[in-house]
Amino acid sequence: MPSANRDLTISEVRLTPVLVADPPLLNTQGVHQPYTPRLIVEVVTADGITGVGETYGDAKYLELARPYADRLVGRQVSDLNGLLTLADEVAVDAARVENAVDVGGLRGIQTADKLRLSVVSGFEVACLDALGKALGLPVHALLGGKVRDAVEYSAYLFYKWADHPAGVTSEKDDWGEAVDPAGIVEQARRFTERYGFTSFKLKGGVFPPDEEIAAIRALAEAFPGHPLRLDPNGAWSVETSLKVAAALGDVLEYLEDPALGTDAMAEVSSRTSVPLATNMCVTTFAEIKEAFTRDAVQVVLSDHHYWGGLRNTRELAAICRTFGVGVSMHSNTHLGISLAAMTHVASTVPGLHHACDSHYPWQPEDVLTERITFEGGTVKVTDTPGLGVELDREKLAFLHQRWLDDDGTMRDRDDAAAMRVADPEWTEPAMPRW
Ligand SMILES: O=C([O-])C(=O)C[C@H](O)[C@@H](O)C(=O)[O-]
Ligand SMILES: [Mg+2]
Repeated sequence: MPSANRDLTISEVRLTPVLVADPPLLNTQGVHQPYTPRLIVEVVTADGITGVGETYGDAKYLELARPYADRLVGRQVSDLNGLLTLADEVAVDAARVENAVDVGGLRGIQTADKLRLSVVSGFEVACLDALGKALGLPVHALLGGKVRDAVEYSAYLFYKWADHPAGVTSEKDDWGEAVDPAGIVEQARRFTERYGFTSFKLKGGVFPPDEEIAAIRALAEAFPGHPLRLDPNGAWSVETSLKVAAALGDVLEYLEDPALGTDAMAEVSSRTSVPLATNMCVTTFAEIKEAFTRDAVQVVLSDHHYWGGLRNTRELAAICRTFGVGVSMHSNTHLGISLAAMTHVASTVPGLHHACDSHYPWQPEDVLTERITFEGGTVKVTDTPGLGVELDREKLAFLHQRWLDDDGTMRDRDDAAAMRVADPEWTEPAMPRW
């Protein structure tokens, strides 16, 4: 029973890296590996309450998460602001951050601060889960309360192969191949049948722009009036971006990161009326001022993982609101713990005008006793204390064993390396690609 006399002291922190099956989804850097790393965080209080969180599981995050976890023992799960100050005390290996674009995750420049925030987010979610369970309150209540009962997600469409390259250990998925407009429309139909999604995002930057324009046109014809987005992860020049904007302006809800960086985005933005969204040029608080004052973006896709947690996500949303910039959500490969966290925070953000992205439908594996379901393209906001999810220890152990058994090739996400298995000549494309 929740009680005001609970001992909220953290007595133990458990970190469990896992490898999760991932289909051969294509993006401008390459293709997803058969397995992707995630880190499951468990924070246990002196009273035996366990809170769970999830974040990136690559080695550079594990290296920070381990010393960080050691320092958490003895602190209070309610000390959420302290999580951020504590992170500053954990040294980041300079070799891990080159101020270059984090190509694997396709989420902008990699900095020491962002690495730290990406680690903190998993712990913040675990602390909120534990605190909510102790107080008998859902996480959304700890964030000030939900302003909607369900959160809308979009169908995240990918060009994909039917299978990972021959000879590679992988799990078979049931989505089939999608490498042309007909394949993308078919994939979108299955997304609507299975989950009821009504808006669609296509991951672009894979084929020459004319082919991707044709795919969006085919979607517009198959799903008239439905919101559509195209995201080439900065693979186009300013001129190509403008050409695509002109060709698709009548059907696009927004263009996402057509060109790389604030300069290029500001120029595209000044020459088209198609709204621009980003999860690549505004990825830290420090990047906001320039991008907003130059009107480089009209929608920011937040992501609690690299913005430093659910409370920072709300701060970002407040800044966006102040500047009249829309807000929605970006997603990398994730499991149900993160989907629950995303849904709680999204339920508290006023004026969330765009459906959020989620990779969850691409992940048949999870560490929860019950998968989170989409109905009518939405996830219902739970009022169960904490996140409202339960860890399945057997599934967690199975996915952890896969991580232990791996020889190291899958423990770090590398889409270009995965592409080289099929095409040994492949190198990370120079940007802009078209
Ligand atoms: O820009 C985006 O929306 C992403 O980078 C989302 C994902 O990372 C996606 O591109 C992927 O995993 O291939
Ligand atoms: Mg994007």
